[in-house]
Amino acid sequence: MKEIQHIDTQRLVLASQSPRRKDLLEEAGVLIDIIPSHADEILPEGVDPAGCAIALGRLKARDVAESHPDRWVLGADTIVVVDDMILGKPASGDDANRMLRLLSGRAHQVCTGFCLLNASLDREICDVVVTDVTFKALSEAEISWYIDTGEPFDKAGAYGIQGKGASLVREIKGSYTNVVGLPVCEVVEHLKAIDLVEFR
Ligand SMILES: Cc1cn([C@H]2C[C@H](O)[C@@H](COP(=O)(O)OP(=O)(O)OP(=O)(O)O)O2)c(=O)[nH]c1=O
Repeated sequence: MKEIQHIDTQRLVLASQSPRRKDLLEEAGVLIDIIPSHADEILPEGVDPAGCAIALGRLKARDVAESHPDRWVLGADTIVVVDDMILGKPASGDDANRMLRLLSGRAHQVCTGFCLLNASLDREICDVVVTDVTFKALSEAEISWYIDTGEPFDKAGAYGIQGKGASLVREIKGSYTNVVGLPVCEVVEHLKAIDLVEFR
């Protein structure tokens, strides 16, 4: 059977508590150890949204690399951008309602910034992928129903395209896995470039 082979006997360290990132990498055949970052996610000032997503991904990777300097560490951050406004995770039901109203009936961008780093090799590779997502127009009843599912609360922009949130999405242009939390194609390309995995 054709599969991804790990050249290095070391597994990749995923600096994330996100079950989505774990599943996406494991489904792609990438072997990982999970060591979540506890760094405070503070948005840098004067940086565009794509740069913010990279900066937060780098922050998480660096935080975990401090205690695992000999490993390749992957940190990532997903944000939703509408009208140059960055939407992270909603703080409350009202906040989720505000975000979903903002997204209703129009297009927005989902940016996932990620950073692969190995401290002892002094190597750091950062990248960002942007996906355009268009929501259908949402009624107040649909927004309330969706908030009541509980899905919005641990997700940027207050929705999950991989769950019941799929029924809110009219169109997507670009990487689907990027919206779910990690652009698998681009991440695996970088893993190949650093000789951590290859296709055989
Ligand atoms: C837009 C969107 C986001 N998300 C999720 C992906 C991320 O887990 C989350 C954004 O929060 P992040 O801060 O990127 O990640 P996290 O806090 O879940 O995990 P960690 O910081 O430990 O890596 O939103 C979806 O699951 N589906 C979607 O459609």
